Amino acid sequence: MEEAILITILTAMVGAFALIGIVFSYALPSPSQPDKASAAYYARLFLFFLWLGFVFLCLRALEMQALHVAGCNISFTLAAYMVYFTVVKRHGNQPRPSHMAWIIGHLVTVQLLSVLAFWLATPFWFSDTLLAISVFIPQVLALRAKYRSMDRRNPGDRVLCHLLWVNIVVCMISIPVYLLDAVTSGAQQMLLAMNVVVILMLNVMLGFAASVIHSLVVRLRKQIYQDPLTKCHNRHYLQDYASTFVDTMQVHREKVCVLVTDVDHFKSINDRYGHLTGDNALNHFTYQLQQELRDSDVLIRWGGEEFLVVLPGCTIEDAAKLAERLRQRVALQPLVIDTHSIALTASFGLADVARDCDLFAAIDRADSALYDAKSSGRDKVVVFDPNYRTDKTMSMAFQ
Ligand SMILES: Nc1nc2c(ncn2[C@@H]2O[C@H](COP(=O)(O)OP(=O)(O)OP(=O)(O)O)[C@@H](O)[C@H]2O)c(=O)[nH]1
Repeated sequence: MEEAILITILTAMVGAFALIGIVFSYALPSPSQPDKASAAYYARLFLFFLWLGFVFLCLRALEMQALHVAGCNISFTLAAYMVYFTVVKRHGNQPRPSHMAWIIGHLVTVQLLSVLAFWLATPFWFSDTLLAISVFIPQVLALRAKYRSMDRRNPGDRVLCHLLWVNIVVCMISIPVYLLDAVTSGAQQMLLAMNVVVILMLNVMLGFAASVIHSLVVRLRKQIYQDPLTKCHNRHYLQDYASTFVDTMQVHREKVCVLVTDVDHFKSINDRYGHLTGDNALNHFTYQLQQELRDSDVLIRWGGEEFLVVLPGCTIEDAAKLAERLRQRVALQPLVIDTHSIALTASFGLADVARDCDLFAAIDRADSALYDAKSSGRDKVVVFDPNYRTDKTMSMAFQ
């Protein structure tokens, strides 16, 4: 009678834990790709089957052997396979058909052997060993799938991987405890089983959450700092990263230049060919810039059809040569759409981050040099000259 009460309390506690995990999984952000999104569904099934396996396990202490045998091994094995499916789906993959055939064969074999063991009245160690082998296989498969698809730079993925290892170790430690009869009373066995089940649930759910949340943070960070049209950086990137980076360059007395560029008469492209072609022209323009820039140069969409390039480790003379190459490249590479060839030109304003001005002041200077390039005919590079400059008209025309 006392054991029946204990079992009721423990199954209710494990059930509540599984339920919390299931509710928690609904709060996790769902990936847009349906295959990836279905990973959460398998994680929930894992919690359910683990709880079910625990209920069947407890029935052993109540001398309900037939039910215990019928459900215990198959539920735990199914739970372990749900971890495998969670990992596979998390990466947007499909289990191979050959794997599915193997999984079904495995489940049928486990069930047949369990029933056979009950029928032949084999001792408990036989079904416990069967359970150990049975849950070990899917967990190793899950770990293998994880190692194959994981992004090793993603800490969330690494956490999930480590926690899958912890699960294997916990199973490998706990099963010999049963086999060696280290815990003898039914109550001890149930408490041990509860601890193991709760650790497994926690590990999988925490690992899964870490992986999902980290992917989301990476996606958000990309969206925050990336211009959706041209895929180059946006103003947020400049404010949060580039300015600190330039400060560090200045501390190390490295030269930094800024180049502001703007497509000439862009409004007329929009008006003549439509906004979509205007968008294509912007992509074409950034592509041409990127072809000439180094990996260390930072290309930022400053707004509309205006772009900013931060050029670290570059003297004003080298930056002026680069700007001239960019200007020529843009002018020589028209945008071709169907049979139309749309000629593009751009104007460039250049300034260096000097001792007396920080990055934003330099951008201001480059911007006013750009204004000069525009007002003096466009398709030009103008370098801001701090020695002579008193107003906008005194910028030095590079050409
Ligand atoms: N297609 C498209 N157009 C944009 C985008 N952002 C800004 N524009 C357009 O860019 C045009 C900019 O026009 P203006 O500021 O007059 O400049 P402009 O015609 O290039 O003239 P100048 O700069 O003086 O040579 C406006 O018509 C904006 O609507 C965009 O993302 N896509």
